[in-house]
Order: sequence, then C-alpha cells, then structure tokens
Amino acid sequence: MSITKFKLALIQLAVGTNKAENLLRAGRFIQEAAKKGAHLVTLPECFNSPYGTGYFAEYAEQLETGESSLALSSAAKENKIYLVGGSIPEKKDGKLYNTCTVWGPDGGLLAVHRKVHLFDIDIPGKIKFQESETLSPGNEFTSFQMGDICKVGVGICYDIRFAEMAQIYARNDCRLLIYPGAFNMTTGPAHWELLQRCRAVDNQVYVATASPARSESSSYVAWGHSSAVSPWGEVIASTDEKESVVYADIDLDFLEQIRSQIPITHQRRPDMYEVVQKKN
Ligand SMILES: NC(=O)CC(=O)C(=O)O
Repeated sequence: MSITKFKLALIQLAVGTNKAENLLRAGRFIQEAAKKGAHLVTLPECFNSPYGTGYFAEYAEQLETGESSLALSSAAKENKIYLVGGSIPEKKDGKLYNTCTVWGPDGGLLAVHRKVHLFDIDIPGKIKFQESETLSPGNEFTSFQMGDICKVGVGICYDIRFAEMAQIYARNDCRLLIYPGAFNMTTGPAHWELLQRCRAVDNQVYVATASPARSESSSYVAWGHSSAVSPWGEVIASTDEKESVVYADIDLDFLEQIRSQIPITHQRRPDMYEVVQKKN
C-alpha cells in the first residue's frame, strides 16, 4: 500500500552575502527538518545568494560542479529526504538562469527547473525589478515523482502568477505544486497568499511556497510568510517574516475527497475551451 500522508518542511532561510554561510545554515535546517520527520524539504528562491540582478553573475554556479549542488546532494542523502533546493543563479552555455534543483534520498538529481517567467515588473513609486537584465528564461515544465507517493510540480516565484502552468501540472497528475519564491513588500501583502490559494482551489492540489526570511537591510526586502495551502484553499501552515521552518501535513486522501465532492476535473467543457501544452 502506498503512503498517502507525509510531512513537508519549508525552510524560510535568512540569506546573507556569504555563500558558504548560506549553505551551512541551509544544511543545519535541512537536518533539523528531517529529524522532525519531514519527508520532503524545500529551500527558498535564491537560497545561496542575495536576490538581485547585481548578484546573479557573481554567485552563479554550474550545476554539474557547483558547491551548492554538492551541498544539496549530500544533505538529501545524509538525511534520506526529497529536497527541493530552492533556487540558485546558474551559469550555463554563457547564460544565467534562476534554477531549482531537486534531489532524491539517494542524493541523485531528480529534476532541474529554470524559472520560466522572468520577474520584470514596474510599479511606479514602489518597485521596479527586471530579471531579464541578466537572466534568461527556462523553457520547460518540471515535475518529479516522490517515490510511489505523488508527483510534484515545480515553479519559481513569478511562475505562480501563471494559472496555465499550474493547470498543466495538475492535468499531468501533480498533486502538490512547490514554488520557492521571494515576493516583496509591495506584492507580498497583496498577492502571495491569494495566488497560492487560487492555484490550490483551481486545481484541487496542495500548493507550497518557501521564501527567504526578511532582511530590512537587503536591497530586495522579501515578504517571508512561507506557507502551505490545501486543495480546499485553506492555509494549513504559515509563518511571519522571520527565519523559521514551516511544517505541513500533506494528506492525499483529503485531496481525493475534495476531488470527488466537487468533481471539476470531469465537468470541464473542452468543447468550449482548452489550455494547450506546447512543450514537455
Ligand atoms: N520575485 C518574483 O519572482 C515574483 C514576485 O515578487 C511577484 O510576482 O510579485
């Protein structure tokens, strides 16, 4: 009989300018989460580097040889967990990406997600951010199988705003969507929780986010509030802005209950509309 319940840990890490220290801190929290019974652990967006276009080139690594990959692979193996490695600036073929790696309990690389939708926004008097000044977008959907438990879809931060991507993951059998993310003091209070609840209710899936902890002295001040939302749209675990680990119990029987009570999957009208997946 396959497992239908497991513990998810979301590490809201205080990320600083010292990469080695960021990796060490992440390692300590991963170990703590595993000791508390987490089966799947998630780090935040840009967990090894401050979040900002001026930092990406300096902190970027190649996945095959980088110290962050090595640290994540060892942490997954030593603690026998599935690990969604937040994201790091990646260099590949002369380009930079915002990249999430996923590791299995044997330390093997299970998936690589390069942020598909780059965070280019301009809200006058509030925040202007242009990831595309330095980053290139990824071009692939990314999911991974957690043993025989469930399939998990992965996006990074701004990817959560695109309902089609989540819908495609759900249609491809993902029951949990994970978004390492770093919303800010303008969009965080307005949209962070709302978007998670929307993606969860639209698709009747669990949705989880992991943010860096807030640092008022950083050039980009993160909102924090790492959370998990149930397929009913309820926030089942969350935190404030400080460094912490959020634990959520994922219950796939509950998900099936919601789907059978409100069977929207079978009630769609493909004769009237359709979301088309053009790439794998
Ligand atoms: N940082 C992001 O990628 C996204 C974000 O902050 C927002 O969508 O708002």
